[in-house]
Amino acid sequence: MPGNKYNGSPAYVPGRVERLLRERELRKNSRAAHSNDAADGFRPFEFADNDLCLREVENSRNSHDDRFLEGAFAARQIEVCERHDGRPFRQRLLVVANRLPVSAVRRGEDSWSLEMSAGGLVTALLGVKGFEARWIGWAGVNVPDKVGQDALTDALAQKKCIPVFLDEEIVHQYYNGYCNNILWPLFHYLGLPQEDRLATTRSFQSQFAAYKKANQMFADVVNQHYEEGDVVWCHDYHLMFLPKCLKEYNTNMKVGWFLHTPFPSSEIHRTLPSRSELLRSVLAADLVGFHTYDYARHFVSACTRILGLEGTPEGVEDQGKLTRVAAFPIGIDADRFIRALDTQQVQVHIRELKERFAGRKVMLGVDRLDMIKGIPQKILAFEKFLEENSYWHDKVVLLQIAVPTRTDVPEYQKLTSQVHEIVGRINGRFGTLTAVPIHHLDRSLDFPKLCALYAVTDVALVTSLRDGMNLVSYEFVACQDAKKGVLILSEFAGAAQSLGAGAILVNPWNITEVAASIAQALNMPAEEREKRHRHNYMHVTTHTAQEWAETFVSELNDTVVEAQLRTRQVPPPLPVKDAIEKYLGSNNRLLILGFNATLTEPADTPGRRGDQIKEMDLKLHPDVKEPLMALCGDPQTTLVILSGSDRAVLDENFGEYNMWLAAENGMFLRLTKGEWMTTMPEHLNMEWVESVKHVFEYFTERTPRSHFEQRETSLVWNYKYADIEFGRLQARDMLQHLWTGPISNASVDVVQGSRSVEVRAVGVTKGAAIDRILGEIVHSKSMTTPIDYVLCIGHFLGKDEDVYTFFEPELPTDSLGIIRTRANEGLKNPSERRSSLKLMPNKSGTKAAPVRTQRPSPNPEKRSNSHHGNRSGKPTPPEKVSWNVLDLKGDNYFSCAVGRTRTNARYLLSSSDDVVSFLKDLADGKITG
Ligand SMILES: O=P(O)(O)OC[C@H]1O[C@H](O[C@H]2O[C@H](CO)[C@@H](O)[C@H](O)[C@H]2O)[C@H](O)[C@@H](O)[C@@H]1O
Ligand SMILES: O=c1ccn([C@@H]2O[C@H](COP(=O)(O)OP(=O)(O)O)[C@@H](O)[C@H]2O)c(=O)[nH]1
Repeated sequence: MPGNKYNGSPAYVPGRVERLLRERELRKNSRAAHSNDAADGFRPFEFADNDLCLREVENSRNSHDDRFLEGAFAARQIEVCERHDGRPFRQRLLVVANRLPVSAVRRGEDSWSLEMSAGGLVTALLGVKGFEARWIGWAGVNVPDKVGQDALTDALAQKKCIPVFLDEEIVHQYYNGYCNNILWPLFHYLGLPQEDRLATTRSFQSQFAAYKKANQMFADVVNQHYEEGDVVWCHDYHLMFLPKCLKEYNTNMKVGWFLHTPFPSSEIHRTLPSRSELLRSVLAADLVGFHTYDYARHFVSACTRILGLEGTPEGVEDQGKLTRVAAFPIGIDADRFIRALDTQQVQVHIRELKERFAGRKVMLGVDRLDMIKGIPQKILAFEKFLEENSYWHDKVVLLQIAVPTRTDVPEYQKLTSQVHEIVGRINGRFGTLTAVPIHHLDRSLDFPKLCALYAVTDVALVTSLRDGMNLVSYEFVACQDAKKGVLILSEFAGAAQSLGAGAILVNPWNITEVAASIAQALNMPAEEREKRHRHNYMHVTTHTAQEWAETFVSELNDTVVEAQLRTRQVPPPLPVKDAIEKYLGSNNRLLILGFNATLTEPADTPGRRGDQIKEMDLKLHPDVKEPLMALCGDPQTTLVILSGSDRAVLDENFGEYNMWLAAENGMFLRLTKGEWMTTMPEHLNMEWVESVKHVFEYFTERTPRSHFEQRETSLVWNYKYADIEFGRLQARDMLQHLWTGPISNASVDVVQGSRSVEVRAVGVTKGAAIDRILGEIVHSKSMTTPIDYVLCIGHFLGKDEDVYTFFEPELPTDSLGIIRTRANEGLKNPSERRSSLKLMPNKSGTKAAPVRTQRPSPNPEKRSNSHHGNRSGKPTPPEKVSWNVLDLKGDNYFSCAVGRTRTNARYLLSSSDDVVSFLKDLADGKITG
């Protein structure tokens, strides 16, 4: 028997939130135990700037081991079991980022010195302790020779870093080009640069090719170092291609991807030429993380709008595979800053700064010299403040630290000159012989100097035009517990979501507003400063980098557990070999095939707003003609196309074959050699049609690119080509209106598809119709032996999946919610219906379904309205089939859903291509696999 729901109910498994809460508790307890150890003079993790904090002091009592031993936490259980020797082990974390935490400087042929890299990503990850971590990345330097590469590899190994060697050309096209000239500005809402088609190095295509190549090089290195059970955490926009490359190596690798920049609105992402490929590659990861809910929302929306995938509160779903998407706001290692303030080195700097700027309020900006940081706008706002507040001219100074970055990219070079020009002008305008209002430094500061600066600052000015998070604002707050200075913070920095309540939030583009905020900050009463600071300080000291990393890794582990649980609920793929063998060994076979998405040409991008005109005109898959012809030419095989489409569509596509066509979900039937007849249940109430049509017309008019189809027994409103979010809202609105109005008392079923709303007369389902269809076939073929093989393949709506269960030889209990219904039993209660279908043993002792088939009683009203009739043109008297029509010998039944994983079918095929290839083998009697 197949391994889906027919196998009984699984043991209790805690839900995701329950598991994550337990994990969080374990972490808290573990941390408490560590802080007790520290109080006893025992420090479980050592931090030293020169050690980059990647090394953890070995500790036999390390509670991380205990976590792995914690039996209740499913992810850990799996980890432990994965080890061949059964011993517990500490999970390794492979951090993969473009930049290593150190940049290498060559001192000789085989000697290197390592310097700390700048930037928020490095700072944040250095704040993470307690993992058995390895950092894989580029050392920021070209090393063409083997001697140099070996020496650098050794030097980096001391710091638990592993280099990826990128040559100059790749760095130019991948890092300067695709990453920093295309993705970076786009993700920060600065748009795409003009493509320079004359210079090959500046074409999107060549830069994207280099980007993919570089990502593959990162993947190669990860793969060399990967050990079973490791967690691989990919970082940032440089490595959007990496999750896909890694999963290609090993589908079992646990892969997380985190974006440190904003993810822009899907309207912005849409402009990127490689938009779909990048999204798909990221979706290969198990968990995708962003700093804020907004970025996560934008990403999901890009996947729905651009790729046509399903966005759920959990993430993005593609053919049953879920990529979890969530927000994980980063933090800093606040303690490191707080501790530093007490060091002698920092205290000396603080004294110097206080002396140097005595009598003046200090305003501070610390940014990489990047256009996203809004440095020109900040300085212009400061100028406006000086213009409007002459009192402050000699009483305030703005210290702007502008750390040089990406200096090979022309846009960054232009920015440097622009900033110098503005600073020079303002200093010329407001400076005196002894003092200037702006101190601008084009360089980075070491950690003690930076801490001292943060500590003496009265007002920090963070005016990023867009910023993933902005850790400078966090660091400033951490160093301000004595002074309680004011933070002016751009509302476009991710940090505005967390520090928004304590900071003065500004729109950095509004120079007047920023100037006014400077005045407000400088004049703020101590009590208000204190209150605001408390709020921010609490946040910064509790939402740390450590917390961030632990949460991410814990969710990544859990996502994999969740995926395994989900996979168990997904039916297995169609056992092609078995299905063909059983087909060949049978004498009277019935094949029921759907049409749309089962036998049609695959759409370019399924689910996406594609070429509406082309797609709406359903066309048979070009390769299916031959096998179909062969199958329906076999006298031992009966082929039925069972579709929601109307008669004309089936006529057009299948007219030339010798088969049965069942249109409108089986309400109309014909042998291709004969005429259409109706199989509709008698007294089908269709009085609701006009009022529902009125509603459908209304919504079609108001929902661009939606359309509706009127069929004999149903009305379908389809919004597949409309804006997906708007379509969903409209559908909700429509349903609400229908339920309370036109169909409140009507005898109809409403069937919600993923992008459609269908209203049908009660009893119109494929499962209900198949009973009558079968009766007609048995009668027409004058069958004398039972059908001993049924294959039913389709991409059917949930409601129509009753056709799969109709043939189940051993139906489970009613708890499944699916009942083998017969439309003409519509008025009976479920228990009666079930009992009327009790399975009876046949001669061979196996079970067979007695189709007490009543030949279709044509609906006279319908027949007079149509040109079609049944073969005799007369109503056929009801007639019972007295022998067992079906004898499936238990297992000669294959129900198979196409491209759906939540299904009642026993098996799956993923696309119409797979269906076609299977039908080819079936027709050829070719047993493969
Ligand atoms: O490595 P570079 O090209 O020199 O750039 C430095 C880093 O800049 C970006 O930092 C971001 O990460 C921070 C931490 O999450 C966040 O606070 C900030 O808003 C971002 O801009 C970039 O994302 C990193 O990859 C770079 O290393
Ligand atoms: O001279 C400097 C100035 C800044 N930084 C660090 O650079 C990081 C900047 O991170 P942020 O998130 O603010 O922005 P990013 O530069 O990553 O975009 C902060 O941790 C700063 O401490 C530094 O190492 N040296």
